[in-house]
Amino acid sequence: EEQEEDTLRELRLFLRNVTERLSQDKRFKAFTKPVDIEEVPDYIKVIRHPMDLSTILSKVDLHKYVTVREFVNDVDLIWKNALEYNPDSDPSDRQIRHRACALKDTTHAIIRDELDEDFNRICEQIREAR
Ligand SMILES: O=C(C1CCC1)N1C[C@@H]2C[C@H]3C[C@@H](O)[C@@H](O)[C@]2(C1)O3
Repeated sequence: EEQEEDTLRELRLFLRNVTERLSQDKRFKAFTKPVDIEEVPDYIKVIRHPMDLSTILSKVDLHKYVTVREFVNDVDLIWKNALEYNPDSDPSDRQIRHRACALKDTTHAIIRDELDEDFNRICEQIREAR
């Protein structure tokens, strides 16, 4: 009903704000766009579910998220893919993994600090009812 659409509109505003803050953070520049398959042809063979912050922002606008949990699952794909594809000891892989861990910790801290528990429960109940 209308109250549900009001809730989902507020969810989208929150998710856009979090996504934009992450995208503006210089540490996370490598996570802002899809990995270039021309530049890295074997990437899609290794990483079955690519994800990036621009794709997440598009999914917000396509109403793909009804809960913060679904959004966080996509952010988790970003950093888990980065850890998996860049496992080596060389400095460039280590820098990517450090930034991947920062993306994980920053996202979870924002959610912990800024997501209201009651609002989250209402979103989860909308998802269960659909
Ligand atoms: O995993 C990633 C991104 C970093 C976080 C997402 N890439 C795979 C390639 C390996 C490494 C060096 C470049 O070849 C560059 O193309 C990539 C992009 O970084």
